[in-house]
Amino acid sequence: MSDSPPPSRIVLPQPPVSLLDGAALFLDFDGTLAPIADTPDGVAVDEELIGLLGELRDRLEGRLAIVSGRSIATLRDLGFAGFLLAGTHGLEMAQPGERVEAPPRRPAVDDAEAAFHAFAEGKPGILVERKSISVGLHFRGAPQWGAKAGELASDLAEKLDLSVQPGKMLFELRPGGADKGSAVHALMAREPMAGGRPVFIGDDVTDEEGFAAAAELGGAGILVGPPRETLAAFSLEQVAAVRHYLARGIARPR
Ligand SMILES: O=P(O)(O)OC[C@H]1O[C@H](O[C@H]2O[C@H](CO)[C@@H](O)[C@H](O)[C@H]2O)[C@H](O)[C@@H](O)[C@@H]1O
Repeated sequence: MSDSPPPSRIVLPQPPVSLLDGAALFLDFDGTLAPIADTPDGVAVDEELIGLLGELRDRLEGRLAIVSGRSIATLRDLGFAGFLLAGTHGLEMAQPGERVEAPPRRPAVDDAEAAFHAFAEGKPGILVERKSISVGLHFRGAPQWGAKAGELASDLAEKLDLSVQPGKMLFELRPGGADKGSAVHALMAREPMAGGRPVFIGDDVTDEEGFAAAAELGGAGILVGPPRETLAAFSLEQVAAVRHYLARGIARPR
């Protein structure tokens, strides 16, 4: 039997700021640290956020990681080069300044990308996102194509032996074998995260495995956004509330 609590749809309490004391903090990016934008490229990271996370990481003796569906190359370009990173939903990992541990890009991902481009042809608003070892099909700009995009992703996944990763107005095709939960388990077994109490903050379905892993290891998940079925124990209503919460963690007397 799993140690995880059953999924909850009730309105969750706000996390106490004391949860951050001694935490090993896992932070999702899109929808958690930055508001959702119309396109993947429409997101920027401000200096204030980098400063806030740097201060918190120092206070937590290094126990802070960004765990994102974005590739590590993209996270570094966005400004997170100085942080411990898990990218592509747990398939990639890197310590600051070190090489990325990741499986190679599979030819099947290129085949999926070609099929996504063929689908996007003549459909304004449909966007193909080429990523390091995966590929995304975004329909935020043309939601009427969402169902067809999902069917295409499922068909291609079966044909090409890839996994479908649903997201917010997005279907991604990627190799299986890892998720944000496995990333939490792997990182908790190593320095600098080892020894902390895992706290995972995220907004998306892909963050649920992270919430489950944090709970299994004696910590907790924090859902960002409105109530939904979740394994998180706490919630914060939006990105601004996440930043405020993290800032309170830094301001807390030691
Ligand atoms: O795990 P995350 O850090 O939350 O990353 C998940 C995906 O985020 C990005 O897509 C989402 O955000 C975009 C920008 O706000 C938005 O336009 C899109 O609709 C969302 O699905 C990113 O582009 C993906 O690669 C990530 O997997």
